[in-house]
Amino acid sequence: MDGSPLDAPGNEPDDPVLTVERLSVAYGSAEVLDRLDLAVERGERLAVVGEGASGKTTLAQALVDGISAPAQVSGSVSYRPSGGDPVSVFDLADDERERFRREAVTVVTGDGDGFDATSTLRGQFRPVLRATGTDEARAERLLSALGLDPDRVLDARSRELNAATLALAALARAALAAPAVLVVDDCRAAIGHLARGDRLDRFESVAAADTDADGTEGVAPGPLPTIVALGTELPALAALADRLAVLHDGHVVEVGPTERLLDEPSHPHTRRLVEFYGGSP
Ligand SMILES: Nc1ncnc2c1ncn2[C@@H]1O[C@H](COP(=O)(O)OP(=O)(O)OP(=O)(O)O)[C@@H](O)[C@H]1O
Repeated sequence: MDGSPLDAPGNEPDDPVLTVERLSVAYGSAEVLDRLDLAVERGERLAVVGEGASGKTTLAQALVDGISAPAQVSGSVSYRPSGGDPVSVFDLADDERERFRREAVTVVTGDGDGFDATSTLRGQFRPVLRATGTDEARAERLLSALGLDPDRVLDARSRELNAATLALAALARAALAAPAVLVVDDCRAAIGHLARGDRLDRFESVAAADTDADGTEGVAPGPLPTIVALGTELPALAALADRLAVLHDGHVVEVGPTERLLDEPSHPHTRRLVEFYGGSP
């Protein structure tokens, strides 16, 4: 694999919330990420598009120091809270990591494993409501904003819901803690659903809205969450992203505003990808 340029064109945000520098990950002899650089602008919607097995999940896990398998990891991931000092994600102490994953950068995956099969989702939302000091009405507003029927979803067990609904419910549950960054990995069905109409706008504004003691919404709206969505399906990802990053051969080969990247892809792999999906929508 070739090394990637430190500053891929279009990868110079003004106010990065996450900065990945020279991230390399290998599982044994299999090198998956190779000196990958990526900066995520605060408040943006960034989609990382890559083929199967290109390392998207590995990257998502690295953003929260969550690579659990034996792997050789080098490079850095830095998180910068609004108005605060940067945090080196790989240096988080054990007792800081859980909170970081709940309140700073949260990964939601599409495989439904975030919910167990034995109890209703309402029961599985409760510990998060308690931990975050939020009420069920906020969970209902988040689910509604995502186009779901809150009672139907909360009263169901995971096996009674399809993959898209489960992934969206996981997204709503993750948003209860108002993390600065929501990383949505491999949620193909949910991404298609989110990309339609204004669902993502509505979800983001509810996620950012604060509530006062009697549950009135919108008293002190916080910043919109940053969204990083990783997947294979260019059209749906492009429909919701401000910027696209193309993951190939272990690193980001091209990154830039969605429209520019679709209209004038500069890397051969991006050109192939855009042509495969029939060009700019
Ligand atoms: N725990 C592990 N041990 C060994 N190899 C792994 C492990 N996790 C991932 N890999 C390998 O690393 C490569 C990248 O996997 P990863 O899941 O990060 O890619 P991906 O782009 O998310 O794939 P997909 O789109 O198919 O979900 C694959 O070849 C995979 O087999």
